Amino acid sequence: MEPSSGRDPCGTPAAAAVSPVVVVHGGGACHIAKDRKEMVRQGVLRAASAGFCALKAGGSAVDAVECAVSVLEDDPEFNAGYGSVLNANGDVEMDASIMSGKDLSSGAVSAIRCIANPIKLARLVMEKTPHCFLTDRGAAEFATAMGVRTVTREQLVTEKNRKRLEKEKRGKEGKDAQKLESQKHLGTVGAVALDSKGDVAYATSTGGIVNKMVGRVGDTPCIGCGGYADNDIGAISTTGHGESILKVNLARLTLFHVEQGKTLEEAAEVSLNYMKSKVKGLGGVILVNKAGQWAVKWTSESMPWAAAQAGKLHCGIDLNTTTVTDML
Ligand SMILES: NC(=O)C[C@H](N)C(=O)O
Repeated sequence: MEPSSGRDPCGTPAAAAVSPVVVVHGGGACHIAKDRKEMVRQGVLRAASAGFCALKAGGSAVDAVECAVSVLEDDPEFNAGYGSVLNANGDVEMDASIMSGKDLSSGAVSAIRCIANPIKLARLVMEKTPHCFLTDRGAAEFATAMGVRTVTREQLVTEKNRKRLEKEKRGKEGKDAQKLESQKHLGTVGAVALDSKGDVAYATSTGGIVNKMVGRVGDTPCIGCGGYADNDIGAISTTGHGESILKVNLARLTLFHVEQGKTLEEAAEVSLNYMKSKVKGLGGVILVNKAGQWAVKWTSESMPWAAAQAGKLHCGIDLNTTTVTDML
């Protein structure tokens, strides 16, 4: 019963009581090879479960999204943290952002190197500085001052991503150039959550796009593009072609449609279609609101996602592949 445009269901609790929920995505992507599918599926399920455990342990929505995204950053299957794709120089440069819907406090970092969990640094920017966004050297100095765990460059540069970069560089001149263009936007990760107090939050983290220029900043760390959270409307995390997402402010645009009375799913559909028709950009979104409703939607070929709510784990990758299992 899934419509053709790439969506999956909304959880709609009958009672007015808050039903805490965590929804995660593992990035809008082109076709995911069969041998990777199960690992990707397990990855998003693990992240949604970890985020939900954080809520059950009394954590806030911010704790839950940070926890879920950290799990995905640690998983080399996804383009964030340890699985980050490489820039044109063969280095990893990462972007991340986080936001609390309670008071709109936000933290973001870009062009981050040698840190395994950029989302933790983004949270520190939110909570320990008077600013919203630190980049490059300043962000690195702040990380050191905060005692954030660093890793070597080699630990983040995986063989798989080295090959991916080589292929991309070769393909640029070849006939596969167009196909490879759509394959660049892999696996960014994100989470949205609602906690028992009725607060919402989002977190998004990425290695960006393969063969990007050194210093390229995408949508992910930009509040309103890579995500947004406002208790009065909801929380959203986005994925897809960063330049397109930036041009249409995809996260805030989607929430604007919610403010105007659309359901989460309608709003997601309208804004993703707008991005597609206006700038030919593909992507995906996950959303949650304070009523505990949630939605996932994408215009890319696939988008691994999982949601944890009321003892159930929902999960999907492609259209018509949703599974629902009991949470252990
Ligand atoms: N896969 C992605 O979502 C890529 C990310 N939005 C970027 O362009 O940096």
